[in-house]
Amino acid sequence: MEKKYILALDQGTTSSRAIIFDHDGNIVSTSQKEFTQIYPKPGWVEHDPMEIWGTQSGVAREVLERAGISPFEIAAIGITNQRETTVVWDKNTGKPIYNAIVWQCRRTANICDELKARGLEEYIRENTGLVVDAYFSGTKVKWILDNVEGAREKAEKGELLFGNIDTWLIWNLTRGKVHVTDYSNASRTMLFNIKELKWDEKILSELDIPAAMLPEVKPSSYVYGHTDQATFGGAMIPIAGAAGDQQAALFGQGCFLPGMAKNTYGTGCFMLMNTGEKMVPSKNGLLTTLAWGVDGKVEYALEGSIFIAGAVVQWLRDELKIIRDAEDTEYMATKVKDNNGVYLVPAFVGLGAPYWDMYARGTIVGLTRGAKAEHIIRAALESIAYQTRDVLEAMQEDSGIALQTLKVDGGAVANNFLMQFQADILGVEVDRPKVIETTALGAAFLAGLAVGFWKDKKEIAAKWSVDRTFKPQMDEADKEKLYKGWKRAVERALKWEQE
Ligand SMILES: Nc1ncnc2c1ncn2[C@@H]1O[C@H](COP(=O)(O)OP(=O)(O)O)[C@@H](O)[C@H]1O
Ligand SMILES: O=P(O)(O)OC[C@H](O)CO
Repeated sequence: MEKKYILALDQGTTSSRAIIFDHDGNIVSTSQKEFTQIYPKPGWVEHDPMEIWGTQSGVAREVLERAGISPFEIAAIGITNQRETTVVWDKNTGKPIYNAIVWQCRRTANICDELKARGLEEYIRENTGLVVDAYFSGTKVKWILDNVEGAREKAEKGELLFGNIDTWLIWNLTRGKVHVTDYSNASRTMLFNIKELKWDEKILSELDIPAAMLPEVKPSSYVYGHTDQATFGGAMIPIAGAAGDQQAALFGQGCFLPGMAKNTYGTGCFMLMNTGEKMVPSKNGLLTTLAWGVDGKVEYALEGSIFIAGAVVQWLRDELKIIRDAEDTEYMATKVKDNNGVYLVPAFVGLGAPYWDMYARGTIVGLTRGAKAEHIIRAALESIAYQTRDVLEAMQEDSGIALQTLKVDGGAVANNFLMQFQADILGVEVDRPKVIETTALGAAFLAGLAVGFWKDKKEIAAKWSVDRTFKPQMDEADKEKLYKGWKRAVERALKWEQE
């Protein structure tokens, strides 16, 4: 059968998605399923790895059936995933020994404090590009080994494996034959030396993590293995691309040259700027990270990670219950003429870039008797745009590049109010592309390149096109007044948990 399509598996924080792309990079069919978020204690977040595999393999089969496409028509599978989320499983049974500890989970804040007290911050920053924070996988692996009965002995005997979600999916797709990750995912573990491109022995020893648990690190565009015959009715499809979702989005947006940047508005919000083969250290609270390994070399990126973006909208819907659907926020926010002095800082799991405060917590300030639900909804959307400005300022400082336009993608960019407010508060044009599923598209591109479905990056870059450009319209003085209010609100949220 002619291989006409690429199947992208996009395993996100709140849902598993499967998307089929054709040769023009157009979406042919999509299937999506939300899965359970587990909050065992305040600040703790877990997922069930079996539910992740179940929903992900389920949507992969469903998308093919729905589109009437045979698995034998799929040239390759590309994987992209929520990053940092940590799974440890038994090599022999293939069963996880604990729930996946999600990137947002704060349970290892004290392990991070210990690392800082032992003076390791500088070493970690220099060699992994990361700040010491509970966000990354390293301390999560240590927590599982320290807290699950018998885990450490088993790990030392070589009976346990660690993986992020890419690794977990590839292991299951190949029925336990392949234990790998790619450079972009490895760079989020806080265990990988991004200068030497190998697992860092010093950090492994400081965290007491046996090297035998770790996956082999491969390029992001590479045939890792083939799907087991049972999963797709006998088809052995090459698994030919893998990248963390934010790096995949950078690739899908065609940001192939140094200085090109994108911002993805999903559960969190992540701005990445390509810095090419140069590792740019941050002085302003950003991360230095591996963008991908493609064409026989690795390239780097600067990243501003915002933990809560679209998730604040889910909170309005699921906890406050003041909206029914995420898309209602656009209409509700425009029912009022401004924020009426209300600011919401969604530090539900601490604050990421550029503050890096594991102990910050959410707050709403500026309430008066006239504050309505609409003001809170508006403040929630505005908080996404303010956090993006915090990160953009740091990015411009670190890179020495003043951005003229920002490419955006992710679920929340459907919100026109948010996009206009974003352009206004940044004073920069915001470009929303026709395909906003850029994460999945990036994974498809990486896989397609590895099997020759697409020739090179030039062919891919030509497929990007803009849907709408939002131009800044706000008066300069209004813009700065609003942003100043945000900075004051953030002050109130910092270090709350410790006090
Ligand atoms: N119209 C909208 N306005 C604001 N937020 C939205 C809108 N549509 C979706 N979202 C938010 O976007 C997020 C979903 O985006 P998605 O890219 O699928 O995220 P993820 O990959 O992190 O699961 C959700 O948090 C949701 O609340
Ligand atoms: O699931 P998303 O799209 O919010 O992405 C999560 C990030 O990869 C976390 O680092």
